[in-house]
Amino acid sequence: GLPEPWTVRFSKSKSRQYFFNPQTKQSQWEEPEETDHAALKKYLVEHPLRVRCLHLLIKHKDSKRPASHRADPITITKEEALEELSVYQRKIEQGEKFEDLAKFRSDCSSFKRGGDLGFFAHGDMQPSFEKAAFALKVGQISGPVESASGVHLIKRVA
Ligand SMILES: N=C(N)NCCC[C@H](NC(=O)[C@@H]1CCC/C1=C\[C@H](COP(=O)(O)O)NC(=O)[C@@H](N)Cc1ccccc1)C(N)=O
Repeated sequence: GLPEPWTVRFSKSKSRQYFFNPQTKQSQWEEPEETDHAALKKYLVEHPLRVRCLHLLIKHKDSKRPASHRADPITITKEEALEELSVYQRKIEQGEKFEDLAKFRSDCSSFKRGGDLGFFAHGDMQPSFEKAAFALKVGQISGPVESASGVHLIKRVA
């Protein structure tokens, strides 16, 4: 939808999209001339600039920071963490609320908000997490996603 070589990016400071021309290094708020508005809108649905997700993190003994707000020390193996995550995956498929399960079990500080990470853009999260999150449609839940933090279930909410 954009005339070459323009690209669309997200400004975190202004919390809005802007247009950048990598050749001229020019950036601007308004769409460049000859932008096909409808095509750009469609493109942005398929390639969101930021997404909002909930996640449920289960850490294991090889996690980069094997500690969390949860009392018991983290001694389970990655295989055991994946096994436990599949139990939560089944509970979600059986209709239990993602937020409730994240509050109960997640090893991430976002557990307080039902696993809500808020909006994030490309580059904010670890690559494996970002890849999985941006591949989800709104409302969709991922399979098990591994990162240096542990193993995650991700639900895209916006
Ligand atoms: N909104 C952002 N930009 N926040 C920075 C995210 C940093 C990013 N984090 C991750 O990629 C993983 C995936 C999701 C959570 C997460 C890891 C850890 C748990 O793992 P650990 O670091 O103990 O190994 N939780 C966090 O970071 C939390 N502050 C996420 C969060 C919590 C409450 C509100 C917003 C975000 C990274 N580059 O490490």
